[in-house]
Amino acid sequence: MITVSLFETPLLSKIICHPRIINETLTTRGAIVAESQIKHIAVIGAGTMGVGIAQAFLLAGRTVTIIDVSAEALERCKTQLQQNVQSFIHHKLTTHSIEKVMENVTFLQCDITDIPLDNIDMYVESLPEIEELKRSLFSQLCNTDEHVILATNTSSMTVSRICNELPTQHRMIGLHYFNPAHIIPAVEVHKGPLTSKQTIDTTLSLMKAIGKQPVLVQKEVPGFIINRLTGAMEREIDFLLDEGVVSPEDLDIAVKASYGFRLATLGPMEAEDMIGLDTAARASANIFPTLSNAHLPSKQLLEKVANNELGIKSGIGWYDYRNSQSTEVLANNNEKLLKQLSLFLAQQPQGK
Ligand SMILES: NC(=O)c1ccc[n+]([C@@H]2O[C@H](COP(=O)([O-])OP(=O)(O)OC[C@H]3O[C@@H](n4cnc5c(N)ncnc54)[C@H](O)[C@@H]3O)[C@@H](O)[C@H]2O)c1
Repeated sequence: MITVSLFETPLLSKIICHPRIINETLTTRGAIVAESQIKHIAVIGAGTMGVGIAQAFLLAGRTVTIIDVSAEALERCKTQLQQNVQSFIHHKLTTHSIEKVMENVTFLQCDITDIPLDNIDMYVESLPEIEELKRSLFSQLCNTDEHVILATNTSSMTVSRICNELPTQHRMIGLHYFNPAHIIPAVEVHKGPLTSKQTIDTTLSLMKAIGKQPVLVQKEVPGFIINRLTGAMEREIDFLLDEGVVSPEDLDIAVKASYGFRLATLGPMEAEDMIGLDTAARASANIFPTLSNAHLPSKQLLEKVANNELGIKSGIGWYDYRNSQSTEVLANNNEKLLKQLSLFLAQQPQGK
């Protein structure tokens, strides 16, 4: 375990000896347990996704250890977590206080080779999308107790690609969150061929218990459901831009004011029922042969990446953000999404 100058800070004092880790989480030994017994979760990777993944568990009263190799990432995560919880309080999306939430979270600086293996009921891996890194972590986690669920937030890889030769495959599951993970309700739950029914059932119940909307992916497929849909749309967007059919700005307006506007209320299947399946079939037959089947991203996109025009994080992408702080832009986006979340939750049938 790495010990650094952070040691003297209040953050590190929590890192060293968190009483809850020691006293409360010697839960169960043996088989996968009920969701209510999953009390202590380790989120590995305190980056873009880790902070939002941790928040939902914390707001549901669970204890979380957030682990990262970078002290800077942990500090950023702590600040972001406080801001995100504050925004939930502001929108009346939680009754927890910031103090209560921060009491239940520990920030631990260590590399994946030093991950604590005891007193944790579930690990949610959110490391960079690098196969070797994820495989290496899950190899270490083979030494955890039999009741521990091992989850990955990979956005593209199947569970069997990450752990095909490990003896823990029955406890391995995919939990694909969406950015910003503290706001977007859905989580795709995907399994490998050897994931046990108990692991799947407990994970689905747990996601519901912490206020997420889990969707079970029935078969292994790279990118699962939503990244395949967005991938198909991205490919067509690339084509429309490269062909000069529409400008990036008008494309956003068209999507937000039509397809996107409808999607939050009516899913594609519900919309097709409204349109009429006969009409949808005729339109598809006309349009499908003309759609892009490109295997590479568009010229415009690749040029932008080569010029370091990466979007909000580099100050410029399809839009120019150089007159604003990236944190301001993201906070502004989150604010709009939180209003949408309040409406979305109000429309959910009771008990969902
Ligand atoms: N960013 C998204 O929009 C998004 C959406 C859904 C899923 N995902 C998936 O979530 C995962 C994480 O993505 P992200 O965008 O949060 O990445 P990120 O780069 O923001 O965060 C990854 C964190 O892992 C830490 N890390 C790297 N190597 C480590 C090591 N050896 N030991 C401990 N910590 C280490 C880094 O310091 C960093 O803080 C990826 O699998 C990604 O595909 C991302």
